[in-house]
Amino acid sequence: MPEPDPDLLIHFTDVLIRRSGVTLVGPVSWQVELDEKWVVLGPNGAGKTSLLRIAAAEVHPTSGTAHVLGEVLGKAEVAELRPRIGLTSAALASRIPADEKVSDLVVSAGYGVLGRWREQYDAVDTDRAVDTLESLGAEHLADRNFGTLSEGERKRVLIARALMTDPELLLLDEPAAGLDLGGREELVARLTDLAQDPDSPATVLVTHHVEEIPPGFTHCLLLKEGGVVAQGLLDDVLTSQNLSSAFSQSIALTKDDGRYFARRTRVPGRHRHR
Ligand SMILES: Nc1ncnc2c1ncn2[C@@H]1O[C@H](COP(=O)(O)OP(=O)(O)OP(=O)(O)O)[C@@H](O)[C@H]1O
Repeated sequence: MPEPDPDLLIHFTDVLIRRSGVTLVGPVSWQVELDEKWVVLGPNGAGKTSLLRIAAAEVHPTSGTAHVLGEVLGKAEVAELRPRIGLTSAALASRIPADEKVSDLVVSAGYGVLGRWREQYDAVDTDRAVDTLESLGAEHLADRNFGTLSEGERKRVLIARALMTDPELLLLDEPAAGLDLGGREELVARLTDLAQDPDSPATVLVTHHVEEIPPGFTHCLLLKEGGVVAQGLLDDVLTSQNLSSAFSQSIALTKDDGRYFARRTRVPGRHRHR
């Protein structure tokens, strides 16, 4: 078994998940270092969420070795790892009661629970909750119930909650899913600020869309059908050729002002009026 390297927050060696005889993802070998911001990109069903769930210490690999924050999954106490990881996902969002007050939702993350469970929190915690909400442009939502927020507001509140514990690793599973153009752009702007903050944690963002990659992200892991198409520095991995391979179509990629844009190139002979 490989020795844990203290500079590697995620260190997967030939990690693979199999369910009912079917391989969902893997084998994947992947390393995330302290100051890196990764995008995990790929089509539906490529295995992105499965891989992220290992990084979140939610599932163990069927085979291979997964070190997360220097601990070997399967040996480490998962309960000790979780507070060191900030996670947002649709699964987590679905567990939040509609009448949960936003400020309680954020402050309770520091105690590893969902929702307010103490009558009193320390002033330092409530101040930090306000600060993290503010950093996501969501401080005005503190007294609202979670169920009354728009999708974009929910996403920002959930990221604030994930940051509340000052995590060493931030995992964002499709944070822009379901947002309209304005909501997406607002979120990308907030994530750009976060990525460019030298104190921000190592981050992994899962998405299907290159348009959602915030400037400042450094690396990309491109998946297809559970396997790795390419991984490494963002600009090296994000090429028309690699995207065409991952999405099984001819994709043209452009970059403008630090943002990526992708479209399918027209197949000659198609769309012609007879
Ligand atoms: N518990 C399970 N049992 C069987 N198959 C599963 C299970 N969980 C996921 N899968 C399958 O594994 C594959 C990878 O799923 P995963 O959710 O990791 O992909 P994804 O890249 O995140 O997809 P999407 O972009 O659609 O969210 C899919 O084909 C999915 O149907």
